[in-house]
This record gives sequence, C-alpha cells and structure tokens, in this order.
Amino acid sequence: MRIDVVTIFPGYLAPLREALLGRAIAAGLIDVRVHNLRDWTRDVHQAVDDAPYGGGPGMVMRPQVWGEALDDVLGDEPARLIVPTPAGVPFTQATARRWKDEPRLVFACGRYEGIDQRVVDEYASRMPVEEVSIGDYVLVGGEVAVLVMVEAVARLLPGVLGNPQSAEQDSFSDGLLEGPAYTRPVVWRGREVPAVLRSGDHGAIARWRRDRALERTAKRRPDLLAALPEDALDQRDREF
Ligand SMILES: N#Cc1c(-c2ccc3ccn(Cc4ccc(CN5CCCCC5)cc4)c3c2)n[nH]c1N
Repeated sequence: MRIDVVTIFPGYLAPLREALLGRAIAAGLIDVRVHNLRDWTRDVHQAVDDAPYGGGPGMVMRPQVWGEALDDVLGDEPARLIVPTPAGVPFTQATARRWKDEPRLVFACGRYEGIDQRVVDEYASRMPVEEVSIGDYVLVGGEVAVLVMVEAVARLLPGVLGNPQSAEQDSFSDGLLEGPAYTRPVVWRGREVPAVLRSGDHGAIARWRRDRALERTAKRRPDLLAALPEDALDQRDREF
C-alpha cells in the first residue's frame, strides 16, 4: 500500500517511522510519503489560509494551494482521498478493514477551521473521497487523526503485525470489546490471576473470556451490543 499525506506540519507525521510501522515501511510493506503543502504556495508568505466567506471564527484553507498540491501528489495513479474533519463520518474498525485492501490512500490534513469545501467537491467528481472523523472531540488539525487511521489500517496489512491472529481477535472484530488480559506473576500485590486462565481447560477459558467481553461491552458500550446481529448472542449471552 502507498500512503501519501499532505500537511503544513510534516514533522507531526514523524511517529509513522517509529517502531512497528517504521519496520513495515523499511520492509517495503508500506510506502509512506509526506508532503508539505507550503511547497505549492507561490507567495513570499506561503499563505495557505484566508478569512471565511460569510464570517465566523478562524480561517479556512484556500482551495488553490490544495488543488495544485493534490493534482501533483495524486498524478494519474488511482487513489482514495481521505479528509479528516470533525464533521466526518465516524472512522471505525470496519473502515480500517475496508481501506486495508486499497492500493493507495491519500490523506489531506487540514488546519485552522478546515479546507474550502470545493476541494472535496472537486476531487469527489473524479475519485473516491471520504470525509471522516476519529471521534466526537475537536482537534487542532488532521495530522493526529491521520496517525490514528494509518496505524489502524497498517496493522491489518499482511506481515506488519508479528502475530496476525491479534488483528483477527481485535476488539470489535466480533462486535464486542475484548475482556481483561493477564500475564505473570500469578499473584501481584495480593491480586491473583483468575484460576480458569491457568486451568488448561480451553473450553472454559473461551467461555470465561466471552463472558468478560459481554460484561464489559454491556457496561461500557451498550450501543455495540444493540448493534449486534440478532443471531450473534445465544440465550446465555443475553444474561449480561
Ligand atoms: N478527524 C478528525 C477530527 C478533527 C479535525 C480534523 C481535521 C481538522 C482540520 C482543522 N481542524 C480544526 C477544526 C476545529 C474546529 C472546527 C469546527 N469549527 C466550528 C466553528 C465553525 C467552523 C468550524 C473545524 C476544524 C481539524 C480537526 N477534530 N476532531 C476530530 N475527530
């Protein structure tokens, strides 16, 4: 997968080259290219923003600079353009799973109060464009959202995770939150690992883990339970 990111703060994307993702890039599993939007400005001040038509707080990013940058970055290679915004469709694990098979993702990181809407409209006329949000809170720009989304997608790519089973048993993969996890020592500060996990009874362990996942999901995310398909829960599951 090729990933392009256009931003006025390229340094914000440096974490992509650390640790697991950094190794995946070095291994050629992912090709990540970060572009500075200001490289496409033509004025001495390298202006990328202007006052909003109709008034309102802050500034809006100008369409001309974005158009020249995206025309160059996109070239003729097919891609999906992703625009993070607080007003976007929620980015979920299902989104990450859908994007993992894309040959190329291009992320447009806005700042200020966002990017002139005509940029989205222009590229949506010729390619898939998605305006997405990573959550119901307001950030200062799109870069952190891109870090989140790139990590969520990249970890699903073959060869990126040391243990591919981990991605298959993700939270949300069966529609539930994952339950608690434990490792050595058996007792820590007087707190003991649940005996069932040390029993070797794989059936009992699987049941216990599902019960804890149901319990946690019912308590923390009842909306996920409500969204499960009718046949996803058996009678016993419904007791939580
Ligand atoms: N993904 C994601 C995000 C973002 C995100 C993503 C991309 C950009 C680009 C710029 N900002 C900052 C910003 C801040 C406030 C507002 C709302 N204003 C209200 C008054 C009228 C004008 C608009 C818009 C833009 C961004 C924030 N925040 N939260 C997420 N989950």
